[in-house]
Amino acid sequence: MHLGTTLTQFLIEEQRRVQGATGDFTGLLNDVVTAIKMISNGVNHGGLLGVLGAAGSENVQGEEQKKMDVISNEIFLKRNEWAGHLAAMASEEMDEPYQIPPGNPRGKYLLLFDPLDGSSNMDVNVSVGSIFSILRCPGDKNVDGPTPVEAFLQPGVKQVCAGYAIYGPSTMLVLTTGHGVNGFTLDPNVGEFVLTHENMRIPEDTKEFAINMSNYRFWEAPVRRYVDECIQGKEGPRGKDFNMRWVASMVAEVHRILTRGGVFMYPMDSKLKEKGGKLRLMYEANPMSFIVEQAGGASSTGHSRILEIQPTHIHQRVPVILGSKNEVERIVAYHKEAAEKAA
Ligand SMILES: O=P(O)(O)OC[C@H]1O[C@](O)(COP(=O)(O)O)[C@@H](O)[C@@H]1O
Ligand SMILES: [Mg+2]
Ligand SMILES: [Mg+2]
Repeated sequence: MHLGTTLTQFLIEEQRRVQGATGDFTGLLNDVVTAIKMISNGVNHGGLLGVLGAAGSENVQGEEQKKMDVISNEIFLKRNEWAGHLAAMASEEMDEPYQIPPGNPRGKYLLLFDPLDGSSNMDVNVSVGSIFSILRCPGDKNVDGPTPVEAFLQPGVKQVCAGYAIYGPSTMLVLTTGHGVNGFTLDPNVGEFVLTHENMRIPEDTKEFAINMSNYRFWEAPVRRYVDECIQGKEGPRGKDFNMRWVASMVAEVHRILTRGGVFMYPMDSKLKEKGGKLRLMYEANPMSFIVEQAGGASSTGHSRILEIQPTHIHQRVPVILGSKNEVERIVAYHKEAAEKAA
C-alpha cells in the first residue's frame, strides 16, 4: 500500500488478504464511512446549517444532548440499517440496542458507536469526532427476533475493527483491523478518504500528559503521584519538564497521542466511583484501546488491561489510562504499589 491509496482500495486489498472474505465487512465499512462523511459535512457547516446548541433532551447517561449528537446518531443508524451487514447496533445515545427494521436483511456483525465525541466542543468550534467498534454477532443471523443485549457483551479483544473520525482542520479517519493502524484524510473536493498516515506508531516515551486537572482533589493517590512528579519537571524525580493538554474530546487527545506520543487519563476518582468511571467501555475505551495497542501503545484502567474486561452492560463506564507504553506502565506500577501498601 502506498500513500495516495484511497480507503476503498485499501479495504479491498486488505480483504483480499483474508481468505474466505465475502465482501460483507468491506460493505459495512463503506456504510460507516458514508455516515462519517455526512457527519463531517454537518460539523463543518455548523452555524450555517443551524446544528449548534442543545437538542433540549437527555441521553440514557443523563447527559444533555447537543443537536449534533442527535443528528449524528440518526445518520449512523440510517446509513447502516439497510444493507444486511449488521445484526444490531448500540449507541451512546440510545438506551437499548437498535434492531434492524423488520423487512431489512440482517447480517453477522454488530456496530457500536459514539456518534459524536466531545460534543461540548461543537458550540466553541473545537475538534470533535466519532468512535466506532465492530464485533461479530454470536449465533445464527437468520434466527428471528431481536438481537439480545448479551450478544454485545464481548471483551475488547474480540473486536474485528475499531476506528475514529476526527473533524478538525481536516477530517481524518483512523482505523485498525488488528494489523496496525492507518490514517486517511478526507479530500473534500473528491469526497474520498486517502491514505496519508501509514502504519501509525506511538513513541514509547513522552513528555506530555492529558488530564482534566480540575478533578485533582477527587483523584486516587497513584494518579496524583504521577501528575505531581510530572509537574515538578526537571527539578523533580522525573528529571524532565512535561507539557499538558486537555481538549475535552477523547478523539482529539488520542489523535495527538498517535501523532506525537503522550498519555491520556480519565482515571477513577471519588465522585465517579459509583458510576465506575467517566468514559464508556464499549464505544469509547475499547475501540480507542484497540487502536492504541495496535500502534504500540498501552491501555489500562490502572489495574487491568481494558481490552480484557468482560462487559456487563452496554453503557458500562471504566477508568482509562492510555498512550505511550512506558508512561502507562509507570502509572500501572504506581497503582500496584499503592494497592500493595494498602493490603
Ligand atoms: O468534561 P470533561 O471532564 O472535560 O470530559 C471530557 C471527556 O468527556 C468526553 O467528551 C465524553 O464524550 P461525549 O461527548 O461523547 O459524551 C470525552 O471525549 C472527553 O475526554
Ligand atoms: Mg464520547
Ligand atoms: Mg458522544
